[in-house]
Order: sequence, then C-alpha cells, then structure tokens
Amino acid sequence: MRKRIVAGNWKMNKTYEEALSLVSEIDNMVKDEVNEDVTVIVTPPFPFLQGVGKLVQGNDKMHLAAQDVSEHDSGAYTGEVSAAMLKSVGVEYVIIGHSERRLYHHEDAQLLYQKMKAAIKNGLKPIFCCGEPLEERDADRHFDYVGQQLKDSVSYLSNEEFDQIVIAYEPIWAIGTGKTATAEQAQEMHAYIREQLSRMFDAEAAYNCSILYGGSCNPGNAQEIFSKKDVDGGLVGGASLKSRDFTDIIKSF
Ligand SMILES: O=C(CO)COP(=O)(O)O
Repeated sequence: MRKRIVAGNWKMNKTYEEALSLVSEIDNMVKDEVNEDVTVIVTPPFPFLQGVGKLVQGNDKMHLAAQDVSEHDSGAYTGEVSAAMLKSVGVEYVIIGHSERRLYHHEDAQLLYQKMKAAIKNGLKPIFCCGEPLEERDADRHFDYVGQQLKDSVSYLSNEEFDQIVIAYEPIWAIGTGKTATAEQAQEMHAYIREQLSRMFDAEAAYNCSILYGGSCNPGNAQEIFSKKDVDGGLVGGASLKSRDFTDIIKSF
C-alpha cells in the first residue's frame, strides 16, 4: 500500500529553541487535528535532530528525517555525518539529492547513489529528489531530464533497496519562488516518474512507491495537487516553518 506523506524540509533555518517550539506546536496540532492516515516527517538541521526527535517520540504519525547523509561509513571525514549516526538518534528518513545540494555542493549522480546505498544499509529511507531547471521545461525537455536523473542514480539500486525509497519531484523553478507547478503538471510528471520506475523495478514496487511533490506548496494549493492520483504528498520548504500552514497542508488530503 502506497504511503501518503507530508515532509517538512526546514533547510538552514531556526535556532534550537525555535526548532523545539515549532515541533511542539506541530506535534500538538497533528495529535488534535490530523485523523487521516498520513506520515508526517520533520527535517530539522543536524544539531537539532536528537532534541526534536525526543519531542515527537510518542506520536505515531510523526517521523524524523535528516537533510543529508555521508556516503562513508565512518572515519576521517571532517564535517560529515554518517547514516549509522543518524539512525542512532532516531532518524528514519533522509533527503538525498536536493537541488540545493546538487547545485551548491556539486553532488553528482554517482555520489547520490552511494549516499542512498549507505542510508539503506543502515536502515534509513532515502527521500530522493529530482526535478528540472526552468530552461529544460521551457525547451520541453523536462521529462527526459528527470528520467535521466532517475536512471543515473536510482536505477542502480536493487529491487530490495528500491522498496525503501521515496521520490520527491521538485521542479527547481518552483522551489522558494511562490510559483508552484499546476496540479496537472505535477500529475503528468509523477505518472512519468512512476512509469520509468516500473521499467527499472517491478511494476508493483513502482506502484507502491510514494512520490511527493515539492516547490512552493502551501495551504492554498496543496489540496488540488494532492488530489491527483500519482501525487502521494508533499515535500514542503518555507510553509513547513509555520506550524499552522504545515498542519493545514497535512490536512489537505
Ligand atoms: O525545496 C523544497 C523542499 O525540499 C521546497 O521549498 P519551498 O516549499 O520553500 O518552495
């Protein structure tokens, strides 16, 4: 059964105190208001994972993700954080291949594959991000672009590994711009992604893979986007920093 997921990516925002108060508010609102079967994920910066994780421990709906992970197991890699470390503080999911990491940290397809392997080996579920820049969409090459991203990183996983991953389609032109994809644009790309996955893995596994939409998701547009048959939820940036907006997005299902 395909999971419905709303994940908040906090990126590089909040102090520790602010992070704790944000997650307490979300936790309370989710407990009081969210009756649907939705997996809610919060993704604070590394130093806040343990504290935030403790606060959501008693809430079955709430889960913890990290924003990145090292491809290495352990050792002399200054500044890196391993999958085993994340697992040991209660992290369940990890975002891999966000366009901001591809762009600012030059993460390439091979590295993203290695990060997914390291995550899965240690019991974490990767949320693999893909999505085209504006010039690719304008040139009508967006399907090929996203297809290639999947081929270059995801296709090398085994069937068992693939079962552990979530895909997030985040068109770069929609991230932080206030310009969201239309529900139709999201649906056609999600259907395309699912079809590509069904060629790489078995059809049932592709059918069961959750594919999230990300890019200027807000309480005003989430319901329409989430209503599409291949859209299984959202990866939310800016709006996940406000408990009311984030909860309203969760309630859009
Ligand atoms: O990058 C995103 C989530 O990972 C989307 O960010 P925004 O919701 O701020 O556009």
